[in-house]
Amino acid sequence: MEIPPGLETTKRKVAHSDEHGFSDQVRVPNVIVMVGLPARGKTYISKKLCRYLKWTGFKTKVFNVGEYRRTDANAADAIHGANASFFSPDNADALKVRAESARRAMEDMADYLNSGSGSVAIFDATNTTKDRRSIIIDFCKKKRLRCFFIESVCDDPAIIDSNVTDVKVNSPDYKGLMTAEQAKEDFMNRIENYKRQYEPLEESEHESLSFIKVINAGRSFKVHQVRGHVQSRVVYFLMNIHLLPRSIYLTRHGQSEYNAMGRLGGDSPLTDDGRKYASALADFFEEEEVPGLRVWCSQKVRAAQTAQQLKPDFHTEYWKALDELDAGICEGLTYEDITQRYPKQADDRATDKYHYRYPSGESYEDVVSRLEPVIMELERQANVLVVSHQAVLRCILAYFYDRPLSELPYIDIPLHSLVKLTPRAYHCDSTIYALDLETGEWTETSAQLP
Ligand SMILES: O=c1[nH]cnc2c1c(-c1ccc(Cl)cc1)cn2-c1ccccc1
Repeated sequence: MEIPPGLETTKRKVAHSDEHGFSDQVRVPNVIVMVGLPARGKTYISKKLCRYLKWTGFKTKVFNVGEYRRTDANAADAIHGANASFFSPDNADALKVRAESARRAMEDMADYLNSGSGSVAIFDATNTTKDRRSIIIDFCKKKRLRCFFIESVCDDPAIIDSNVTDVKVNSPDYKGLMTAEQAKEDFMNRIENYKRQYEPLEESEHESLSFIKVINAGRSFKVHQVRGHVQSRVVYFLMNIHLLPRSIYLTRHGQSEYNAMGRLGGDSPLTDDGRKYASALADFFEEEEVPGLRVWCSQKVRAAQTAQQLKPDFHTEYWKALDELDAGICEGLTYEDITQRYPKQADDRATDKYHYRYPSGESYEDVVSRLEPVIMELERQANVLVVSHQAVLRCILAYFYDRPLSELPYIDIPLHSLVKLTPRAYHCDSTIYALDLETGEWTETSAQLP
């Protein structure tokens, strides 16, 4: 059966325009340049920003100069690559190795952007001198790349200490070479070496400087000459993230009548088994005692019936953005119906499940777009339980797990299971609680997903 005209799936190229209305039909590649002393969260920002930009559809890659240096230093002299004296401004040999590592990283970054495979590169290094930054600005001008600086300024000892403890002590620079205490002391000496030559970003240092200064992990900001779509998204993201420890719980609704019949979508109520799950979920959160837990639920009956079993009156919000992917003309059908009635649709979907859009319905890419405000609000919040649907949770998990978008539609989320995510510095701890409906027992499996 042919699809009625105008209902075929289409892929439109949308031109973005910057704040002055200049539409950059041909998107100018962006370089995001980190600035800051060691232990100011530059790699934390780089990785988190890279994950967010990739999830929203920008091909993004981090170029970490430390990783380049470690390969060069291994060639030169492994010991030098590790300890504080390597970073002394008086160590001429080391300065050469460090400058060479930065140059190779910059060349690779330009290749990545100019080869068309990438649209954003994040240059993760200290870049603490005006000289170093003017080299980068000139390099970007020569390569026709837009340049945006993110400087992390932090003088809060508690935040710096948590950084050194969480990530520096386990750094490859120290692995197996010294104890945690020695590593911490050495790292504090490395910071002193950098302080001797640190020149904070200044508006006057270059006429076309665009930057954001993040002060004390986002307690305050200074923003200067933001240009274009990507830079404004970056500023917006940095103003919404925080370091406070918390957990995000994700669950699908309990089994619905349509689930039991193998039918797609719809708005059917829970089955008895679905109600059993909802009641077990309520018991779980009575025992778990999560401080200040907020519940976000879709506006589908099966999800609302699941959330409404939660005993104490949690603060529950209903988001349309959390509704299941709309299967359009396939709503209410079984997969067998679809292969029989719309064989071409079934093939198209199997070929590219992320971009495939149901006629009169949505694609996974459409669901990611409507979930962006949910992700941003999740970044702002503390403990949240999300009661939603398979396709939606695949999109949310792909964000926290940093999964490629092509793999997103295949992330496994069984019914009657609860995922607990605890974001860490560079990864996400996750625990999956699966309910056995017969025994009422939860079985717990933990994983540290990249
Ligand atoms: O400003 C810092 N100074 C020292 N450390 C820091 C930060 C930030 C941070 C920076 C900017 C923003 Cl918008 C949010 C957090 C994160 N971290 C961090 C802490 C522990 C482990 C890994 C990273």
